[in-house]
Formats: sequence, structure tokens, C-alpha cells
Amino acid sequence: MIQEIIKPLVSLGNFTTWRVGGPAEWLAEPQTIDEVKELITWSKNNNLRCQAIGAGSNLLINDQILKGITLCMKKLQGCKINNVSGSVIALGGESIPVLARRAAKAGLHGLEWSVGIPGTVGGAVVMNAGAQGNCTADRLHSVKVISIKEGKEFELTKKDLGFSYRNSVLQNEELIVLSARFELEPGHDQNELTRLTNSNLNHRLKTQPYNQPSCGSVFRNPEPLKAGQIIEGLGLKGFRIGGAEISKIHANFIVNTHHATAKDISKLISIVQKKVLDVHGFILQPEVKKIGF
Ligand SMILES: Cc1cc2nc3c(=O)[nH]c(=O)nc-3n(C[C@H](O)[C@H](O)[C@H](O)COP(=O)(O)OP(=O)(O)OC[C@H]3O[C@@H](n4cnc5c(N)ncnc54)[C@H](O)[C@@H]3O)c2cc1C
Ligand SMILES: NC(=O)C1=CN([C@@H]2O[C@H](COP(=O)(O)OP(=O)(O)OC[C@H]3O[C@@H](n4cnc5c(N)ncnc54)[C@H](OP(=O)(O)O)[C@@H]3O)[C@@H](O)[C@H]2O)C=CC1
Ligand SMILES: C=C(O[C@H]1[C@H](O)[C@@H](CO)O[C@H](OP(=O)(O)OP(=O)(O)OC[C@H]2O[C@@H](n3ccc(=O)[nH]c3=O)[C@H](O)[C@@H]2O)[C@@H]1NC(C)=O)C(=O)O
Repeated sequence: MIQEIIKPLVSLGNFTTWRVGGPAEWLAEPQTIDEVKELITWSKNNNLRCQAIGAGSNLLINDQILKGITLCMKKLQGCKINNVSGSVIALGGESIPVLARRAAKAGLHGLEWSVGIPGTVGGAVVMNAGAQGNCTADRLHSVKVISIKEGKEFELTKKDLGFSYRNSVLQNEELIVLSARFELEPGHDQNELTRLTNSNLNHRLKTQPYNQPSCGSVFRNPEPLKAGQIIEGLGLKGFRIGGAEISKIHANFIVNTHHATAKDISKLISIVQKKVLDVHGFILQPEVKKIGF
């Protein structure tokens, strides 16, 4: 019975890395593709909005009740790795760092950059997550998705996904990523790949506030400029609203120092945007996705 995994009024603060968010009217954590399908049918039958989240590592969820049913995809886990061809098929909720480490152990090169990104495969595809000059699209072959409106499953290839910097067409579609296929490079030395993943992570630990709740970079970089550099230049490091603070380590991170609310974070985002507009004449575009506003 699908009803058994549908829970009322679950705090979404426990489902985001910012530790912020009000209760979901309904929340479910599907573990299989069949459960995802049944949940979509349930939401349609009950005339409820249905939306998917991954590990909540790029989300600002409002403090009020989030209407409808939220599907947290983190438990839809599993992957098949072909050491010889380099083909990797992972379910949408598989953790990106876990997948990257598994691929490295199988001697497959191509995901070492992603080990510090605390998201899921689905979230990485939707966001086209990236680091150190790489991005998810680079090694992606195709995804299997299901439409929330019709409950229909189909495949989209990389060229259908309209990838650009931290962007894909999936950000504007009512589709859930069920799985993704990556084509990695086989035959690499696994010790060297593991050394690279660890060195990438160590670099992050030095440059980003990893031990405080955050959503990573709040704003996209207005290339060729860097949002962190601009915000630091305005003297905003350490500036706070309520429990939300512009990180003293990296100015493009907002950290939750003490019971921050979505309202605190939203206000801080607006203040930064206004100061940047006043001084530099352009609006910094948020990377973080807002839900329930
Ligand atoms: C400490 C830290 C470091 C970070 N470093 C980086 C970095 O270096 N590079 C980078 O790009 N990002 C980084 N991020 C941001 C974040 O981890 C990425 O954007 C990540 O890809 C989000 O994945 P997620 O599963 O958490 O998605 P969520 O934040 O849960 O969701 C993001 C968007 O994807 C949608 N979504 C999620 N899963 C699915 C699915 N299965 N089907 C359909 N839609 C879905 C959601 O609705 C939402 O619109 C960092 C975050 C933190 C906290
Ligand atoms: N600032 C923030 O808001 C947040 C930051 N983070 C950071 O993001 C990064 C990714 O987090 P997360 O998604 O939890 O994934 P992690 O990379 O921490 O863990 C994923 C998997 O990798 C294994 N692992 C971790 N480090 C090593 C290592 N040195 N050698 C071998 N295996 C290892 C873990 O094993 P095991 O379980 O045995 O440790 C786990 O199975 C982490 O650095 C984490 O600290 C995460 C969440 C929020
Ligand atoms: C964390 C994220 O991704 C990160 C990704 O991890 C890193 C590493 O590749 O590169 C991007 O950050 P970034 O451009 O801020 O990279 P960094 O190398 O930290 O900084 C760029 C430049 O800005 C300067 N900088 C940074 C922070 C700061 O407070 N002050 C400052 O002057 C740095 O000295 C450096 O010269 C991604 N951010 C964006 C918006 O593209 C994310 O998207 O959530």
C-alpha cells in the first residue's frame, strides 16, 4: 500500500543541507521506480501538486506549509557500473559523491571533480552541477524521466536537455529524473583516481565553509566575474540577518549559524542583490532554487 509511505506534516528542514524549510503537507521517500509511479497516481487522484527534491543541497524551502506532496528522491538508490565499457547507470537518488568514489574504484575517469557535491544524481542533472571546470553534462549520455502530469516514462538524450552553466531544460519541466546514464573513461589507475577525488575534496575544505549548513554557492558567477569576489569587495563577509550569515570563509556561501529561517536567508539574498546592483549595475542571479515562495 503506497499510503504507508506517505507522511503528513513532515519538517523539510531535515531534508535540506541549509536545515531550513517548513513542513510538507505530505512527504514520501520512494525507494523504487514503481513507488514513484504510484505516488504520481496518488497525487493525481487526490488533486495534489507533486514535486521532487533530491538531497536538498541547492534548495531554499519557505517556512510555511508546502502544499501538495513532496517526493524526496534520496532513497531511490542503485547503480550499475561496467568497468570495461565505462558505462554507468545510476538511479536518480544515488549520491553523487558515492557514485564518484565507486567509479574511481572501478578505474573509471570522469567524475572525480564531483566528490564534494552533497547532491543526488537527479539533482546534479537538473542543476548541471559542476566544479573545477567540469560539469555533469560532460559525461552524461541520457536520462530516464517520468512526467508528473501523465505519469509517462521516457528517455531524453544529452542534446534534449539544453545544458548550460548550472542550467538544464529540466529546471522548467514537470519531470522526475528516475535514472541517468554516464559514459566514463575506463582503464585508469584507481589509486590515482582516488587520490584526485581526495585532493579535490581537500581543496574544498580549505576554500568553502564545509562544516556549516549551506547550499553551496548562492549565486551563479556573472562570468567572467566571480560572485564571491564581488560580495567580499562590498565588505559583506560576516554580514548577518537573524541566523543567516554571509560566510567569512567564502562570500558566495550563506551559512545557517543558528536557527536561520527561509525569511532570514531570502532577506540576505535581496540585500546582496541590491548592493551589487547599486555599486556594479547588474543583478546577481541566484543558483539556489526557491520552493514554496
Ligand atoms: C557544501 C556544498 C557544496 C556544493 N558544491 C557544489 C559545487 O561545487 N558545484 C555545484 O554545481 N553545486 C554545488 N552545490 C549545490 C548542490 O549540491 C548541487 O546543485 C546539487 O546538484 C543539488 O542536488 P540535490 O540532489 O541536492 O538537488 P536539490 O537541491 O534537492 O534540488 C535541486 C533542483 O533539482 C530538482 N530535483 C532534484 N532531484 C530531482 C529528480 N530526481 N527529478 C527531478 N527534479 C529533481 C529539484 O526540484 C530542484 O529544482 C553544493 C552544495 C553544498 C551544500
Ligand atoms: N556545508 C553543508 O551544508 C554540507 C556539507 N557536506 C559536505 O559535502 C561533502 C559530501 O557529503 P556527502 O554527500 O555526505 O558525501 P561524503 O563524500 O561525505 O560521503 C559519501 C561516501 O563516501 C565515503 N567517503 C567519504 N570520505 C571518504 C574518504 N576519504 N575515503 C573513502 N571513502 C570516503 C563515505 O563513507 P562513510 O559513510 O564510511 O564515511 C560515504 O559512503 C562532504 O565533504 C560533506 O562534509 C555535506 C552536507 C552538507
Ligand atoms: C559551490 C558551488 O560551485 C563552486 C565550485 O565548487 C567551485 C570550484 O570549482 O567553483 C565555483 O565557485 P567560485 O567561482 O566561487 O570558486 P572559488 O575558486 O572559490 O573562487 C573564485 C575566485 O573568487 C575569489 N573569492 C572567493 C570567495 C571570496 O569570499 N572572496 C574571493 O575573492 C577566489 O579567491 C577566487 O579567485 C563554483 N560556484 C559557482 C557559482 O560556479 C556551487 O555551485 O554551489
